[in-house]
Amino acid sequence: MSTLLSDVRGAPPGELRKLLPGFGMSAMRAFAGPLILPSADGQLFCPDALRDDPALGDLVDDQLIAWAGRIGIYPGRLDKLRSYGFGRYMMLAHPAVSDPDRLLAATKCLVAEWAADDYYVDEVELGAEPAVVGSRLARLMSVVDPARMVPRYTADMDRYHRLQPISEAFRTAMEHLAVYASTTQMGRFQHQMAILFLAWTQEADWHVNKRTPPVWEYLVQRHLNSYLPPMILIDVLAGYELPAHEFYHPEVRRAFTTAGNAAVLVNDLHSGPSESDTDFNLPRVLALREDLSRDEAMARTVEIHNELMHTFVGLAAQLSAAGSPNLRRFLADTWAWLGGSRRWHATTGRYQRS
Ligand SMILES: CC(C)=CCC/C(C)=C(\C)COP(=O)(O)OP(=O)(O)O
Repeated sequence: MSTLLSDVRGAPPGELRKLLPGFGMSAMRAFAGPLILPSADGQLFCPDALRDDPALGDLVDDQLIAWAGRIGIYPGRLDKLRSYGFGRYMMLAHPAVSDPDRLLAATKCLVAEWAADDYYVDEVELGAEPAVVGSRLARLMSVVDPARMVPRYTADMDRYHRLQPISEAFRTAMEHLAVYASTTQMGRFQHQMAILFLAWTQEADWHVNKRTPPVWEYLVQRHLNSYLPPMILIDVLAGYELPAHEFYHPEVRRAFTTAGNAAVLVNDLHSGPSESDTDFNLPRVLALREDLSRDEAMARTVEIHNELMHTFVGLAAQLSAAGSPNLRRFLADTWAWLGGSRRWHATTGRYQRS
């Protein structure tokens, strides 16, 4: 805790001061102070949703299911997809956005990612095969960042993608996203997909080679396979743009990736109990690699999550105090996203054990 406090109370790095001229230290301390409260023992340090509008979530989910049916993802499982409430997820995570079409664009991207995770990476009964994950994802990447080649082979490639509902999901989701995202914001999305796909090939290696990674390596994978893919749409959906020099500033990236990593541990806490014994999640890796009981591993996961969240809050306080109005807004929207995500995990049909 003392390191966290000194992180927050210390001066922003000189670099940051140059980038983000603005408030003085006293304003920063006033902002940061009340936020740095330890959470009660064993409890998740995470906000709750700032808004819950079930009718808006339902509307987005209706349109999502119509789209999924048209392109053929989750065949025969649209009822299940509906019960996951991914449209509701985006409604909760973007509380300042009431336009269903913007929420739908983000939901399509989220579901394209989740379909790739379920059908290519995780669910053997749905056709996932660790030995071919790398090839499948590399082919999928040629939709995300369109591969260029000579026309006769382009025709072969297009024929392949037309038969792959997940390719079609990415193509149409990105087309929809492009209505609202700038070129730079689309570039961010492509970059984040490459990172995500890389992480999934790492996970496939663990399956193929029947290897449980050490905790640090699992956390590296969860850093690449974090909640950043949907979170990078925060400003897109809200109708502003955090410029690249702020978005990619190392301190901003540090805060944002820390938030994404904390958020994905909430996923591990909720999804672990419904995952198969061969799936990887932090409680399971901790139990196996550090010889902890299930309860101890869950408690350790909460601790790690909370440490990440305190780090995020400290960094966000520094950046908000010194930063541009857009950066402040982005960090506040990130906090709101985390709360919406937490509420979704606690209520989605995806993680309710039948
Ligand atoms: C699928 C997606 C939105 C990508 C970003 C975050 C991510 C990879 C997940 C939340 C999926 O993780 P996981 O495979 O553990 O999720 P499930 O437990 O299978 O729902």
